[in-house]
Amino acid sequence: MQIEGKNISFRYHERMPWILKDVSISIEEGERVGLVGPSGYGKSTLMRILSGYLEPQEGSVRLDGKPLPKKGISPVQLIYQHPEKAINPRWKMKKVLEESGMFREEVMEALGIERDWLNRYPRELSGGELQRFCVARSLFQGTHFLFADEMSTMLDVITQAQIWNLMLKEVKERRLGLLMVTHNAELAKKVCTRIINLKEINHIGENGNGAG
Ligand SMILES: Nc1ncnc2c1ncn2[C@@H]1O[C@H](COP(=O)(O)OP(=O)(O)OP(=O)(O)O)[C@@H](O)[C@H]1O
Repeated sequence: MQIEGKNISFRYHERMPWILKDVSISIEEGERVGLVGPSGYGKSTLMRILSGYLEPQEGSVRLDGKPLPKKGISPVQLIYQHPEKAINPRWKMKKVLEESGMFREEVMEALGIERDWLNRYPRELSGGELQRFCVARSLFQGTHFLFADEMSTMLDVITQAQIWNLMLKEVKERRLGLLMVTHNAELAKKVCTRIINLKEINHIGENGNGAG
C-alpha cells in the first residue's frame, strides 16, 4: 500500500496565511519516515490532513490511488500528544479497546497496561497510562500506516522506550508504514529509514504564496 498527499495547500481560515502550499509527499508500507521542520511550521497539520482529520483546501490524499475510507476504523492511524482528546471520555477503557478489536494480551503486557485500568474512565488515568491505550488501539488488525505526532514527548524515558520498542516491533513485523514527528534527533535516527524536511517540500513564500 501507498499513502500519498498530492499538491496539498492548507490554511486554518481564509483570512489567515497559508501554512502548507503545494506539498506532495508519499510513503510506502514498510517505510519508516521522520518528518522534521521548525516549531509551528505545519508538521502536525500535515499529519492531520494525511490521516483524514482535516480537509485541505487544495490537493488530495490518496491511499493506493483512492480517497481515505470515510467509514469504519481507518487503516491510517494517528497517535498524537494529547491522548485525552483522542479517547471517548464516556467509555471505560475496556470498551475503548474492544471497539478497535485490539485486545491482544501480548500488546497489553508489552505496553504495561494493567488489568485494573480497564475498568476506569479516561479521566481516571494519567497521560502516560492513557497514551499506552492509544498506542494499543492504533495497532489493530486493519492498520497499514501509523502516524506518530510527538506521541512520547510527555512521557518519562522508561515509558517512552517501552512504547517505542513495542511499536517498532509491530511496525517491522507487520511491515506497517510509519510517519513520525519528533524533536528527538536520536530517536529519529534510530527509528527512521528516511527523513523528510517539511521546509524542502513546502512551497510557502514562493511566487507570492506567503501570507494572504
Ligand atoms: N486549530 C488551529 N487554528 C488556527 N491555527 C492553528 C491551529 N492549529 C495550528 N495552528 C497554527 O498553524 C501553524 C502550524 O501548526 P502545527 O501544529 O501544524 O505546527 P508543527 O510544525 O507541528 O509545530 P510544533 O513542532 O511546534 O508542534 C502554527 O502557526 C499554529 O499556530
